[in-house]
Amino acid sequence: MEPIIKLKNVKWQREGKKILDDVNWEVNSKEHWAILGLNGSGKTTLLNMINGYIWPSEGEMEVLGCTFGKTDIRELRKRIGWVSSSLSARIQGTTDTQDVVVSGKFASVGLYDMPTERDFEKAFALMERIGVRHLIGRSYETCSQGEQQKLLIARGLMADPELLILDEPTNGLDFLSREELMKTINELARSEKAPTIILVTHHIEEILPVFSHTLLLRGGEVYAQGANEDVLKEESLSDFFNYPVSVEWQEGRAWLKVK
Ligand SMILES: Nc1ncnc2c1ncn2[C@@H]1O[C@H](COP(=O)(O)OP(=O)(O)OP(=O)(O)O)[C@@H](O)[C@H]1O
Repeated sequence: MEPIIKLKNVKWQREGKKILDDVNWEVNSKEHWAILGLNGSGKTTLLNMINGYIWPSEGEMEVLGCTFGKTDIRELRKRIGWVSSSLSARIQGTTDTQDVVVSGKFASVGLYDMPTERDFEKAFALMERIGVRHLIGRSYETCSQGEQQKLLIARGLMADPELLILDEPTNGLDFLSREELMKTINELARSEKAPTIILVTHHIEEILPVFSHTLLLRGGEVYAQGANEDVLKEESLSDFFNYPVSVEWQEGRAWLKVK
């Protein structure tokens, strides 16, 4: 079976600086991955590349069986759902929640196309699945940040993506809302027809067991990648952060403490 994402010796340079350097990474079907890295480590650059907004300066890249350079990127993008804070910032606050969700079908931020009744039925079903059906009829700006994130995930699922990218979805959430959102993501990831999910996070404890693999990025390079139990280790994480940390495992989740 072909990999969902495959990067071979990928480099990206700007102003003489290597932003991504020699990245080799493979995500296979039925795997959900977390990406972890400090600010400026290249996470957003990598996501922009997967979505075809930027191209490798060197190296080879394949996403959902499409080889970059031989594929229509706009068609590929329709198969990828992307939830990020920059998307949230572009949504007009007065938009009704169901319109936010339905707009995911057209990959547009506002609603410019005419959705059908079936589109709305699908949006309502997704809102139910993600636990925000009670928000139908409300405007986006009146929803809490946690609710807004869930709406964006429902929006991201509207076009039945094969790959769903969640870029720091818990940003700005209090710890209870964060746990609730993580639970929702966990259920989604475990469901039978789940897309492959890539979760970008700054918080190791957000890597729930359903995210079986982690990619550690540092300074644009892959520091480590693989199964969580191999990657999220005290010694390697202390070296990764260049700071002594201890790791405690609880119910399949690694919790980090500074030593
Ligand atoms: N278009 C560009 N031109 C020059 N430098 C860039 C460009 N895009 C990104 N960079 C630089 O590349 C590095 C990686 O940026 P990137 O946004 O990918 O990091 P990140 O891991 O997503 O960080 P954060 O956690 O803060 O979101 C940063 O030093 C950034 O300034």
